[in-house]
Amino acid sequence: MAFITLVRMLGDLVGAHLPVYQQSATSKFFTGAFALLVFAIFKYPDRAIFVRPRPDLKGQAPRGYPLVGNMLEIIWNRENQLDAYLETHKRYGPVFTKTVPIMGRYIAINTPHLLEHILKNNMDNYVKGYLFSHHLRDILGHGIFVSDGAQWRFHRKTASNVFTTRFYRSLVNGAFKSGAEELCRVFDRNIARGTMVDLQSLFSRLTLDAFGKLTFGMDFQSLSKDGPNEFGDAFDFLAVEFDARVTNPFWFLTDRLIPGKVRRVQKALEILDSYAQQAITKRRCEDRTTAEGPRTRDMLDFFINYRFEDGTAMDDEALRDVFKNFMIAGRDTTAQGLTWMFYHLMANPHALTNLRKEVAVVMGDSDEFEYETLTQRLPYAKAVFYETLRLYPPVPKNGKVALEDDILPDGTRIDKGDIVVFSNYCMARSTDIWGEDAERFVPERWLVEDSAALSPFGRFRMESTFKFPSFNAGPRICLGQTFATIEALVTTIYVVRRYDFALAPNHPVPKPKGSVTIPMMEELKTRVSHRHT
Ligand code: HEM
Repeated sequence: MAFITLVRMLGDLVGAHLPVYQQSATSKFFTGAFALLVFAIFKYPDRAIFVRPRPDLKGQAPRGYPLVGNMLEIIWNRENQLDAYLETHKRYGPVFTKTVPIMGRYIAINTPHLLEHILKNNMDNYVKGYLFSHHLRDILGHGIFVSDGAQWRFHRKTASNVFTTRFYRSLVNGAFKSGAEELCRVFDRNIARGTMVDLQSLFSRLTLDAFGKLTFGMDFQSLSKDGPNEFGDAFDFLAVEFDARVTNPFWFLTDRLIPGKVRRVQKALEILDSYAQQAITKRRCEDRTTAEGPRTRDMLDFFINYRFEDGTAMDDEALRDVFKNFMIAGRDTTAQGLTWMFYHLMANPHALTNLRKEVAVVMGDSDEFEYETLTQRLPYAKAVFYETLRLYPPVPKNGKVALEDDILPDGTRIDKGDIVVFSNYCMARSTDIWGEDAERFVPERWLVEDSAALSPFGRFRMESTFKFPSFNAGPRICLGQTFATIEALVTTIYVVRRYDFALAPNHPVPKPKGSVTIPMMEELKTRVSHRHT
């Protein structure tokens, strides 16, 4: 109302100078709107509408346009967003700013000590807030990824019950090894047929099957079945959709302009919900006792049995949110970590030779995996995985909303409502952070000499999580870091002992696709063959 009154007043003001025959209500309205537009263009010449100027950040801001700020360039570069982000970072330094209508001001901070401030020292001031709830509420509901405060603490505490050393010990020779065996059967079938495989798709199926089984008791059998994978495809579609929303502030309007788009999103959500509901309904009437005694409690058990202070339990809708949030967390991330790792092993044969050598020295011929061996005695194998996650972090960018004004340790001012973003993909390529060889794949950077170590490659030295935030850092650090690490190592060790891998002839250097995670733009077409030692 106030806006229309303002437009009318401006119309009256400008219209007073027009001849009487031009002074109809409509023409006054349009004249007023035009005057308002001209005024707004002068008021917001280089930034998004309603965003306050920041002359103090002048040298750290790529050129913005009147009213829309940097929105067009962000949408334009969506498919290539990580490299575009990197370019901006190289040109304007580790701290830069952009503005976007509706979302407001973004401030990028790609340095470890600033990240420590946001993710740990003053974390209560930096929340997921509307940045996540506005875009993702219909997809992720009130799950861990979109919650803050008490709701986040509840999810975190309940889920933490699952991730115990006992649980990991049961996985290494259980679900993870049987997943690797199933993968070998797929390789054998393709070798027999003389066909190549897409490792990206196979790893997505592998991690979906393992994660479904271990956390919600669902057996997707997506690896053993050829053909489309309804659940996985719906998931992949929504992951790209998340990202489109984060980069396009008008998604709720543009989605309605693309024929069938809203329906497609709805359909994908229905698929996810129906799988989640099946798992919940089955579990509610299931007896945990099996022929071998009580089944180990999984994540769904912990959430179903949780009682709030008033004695009530979670309803099915809340449980479906848990399912979707954990599926997002556990499936794509590890699958993409494995995909980029195998690409690097094929592109760097010396790394594969070293990995095989280490496995032979530490494990001999044994196919029995031990949790301690995987986490402590195979530093080279772990270094290959972590170096991959450094260069191609499965969550390559992230952001938080400032609840109150703040000053960062380098003196940068943050205003209430600003969105503070960081990209570990960019941090990994910063020579200030990682040295001259920052952009190269060098597993050795994670290793230190240790004469007491079993491995010929010494000992693994973990970096500060603020320098290497691939698993996030601070109190919201990834809950599945160990789970992902041992799943990746069991899979890799099991298959590289048995097979050789070669990229398809003329395979392009893979590029990341625009998504919330970091899938490859194209398939990872690979020829697999039996290894003759
Ligand atoms: C290589 C594999 C993985 C990587 C790189 C990774 C990375 C991350 C990152 C960057 C976050 C922070 C996301 C945010 O701020 O919204 C996160 C959170 C989380 N991850 Fe992972 N993740 C991986 C695998 C897993 C797996 C396998 C699980 C479950 C078994 C898992 C469970 C979670 C959960 C529950 C959170 C939310 C933590 C919280 O907000 O307190 N992740 N992960």
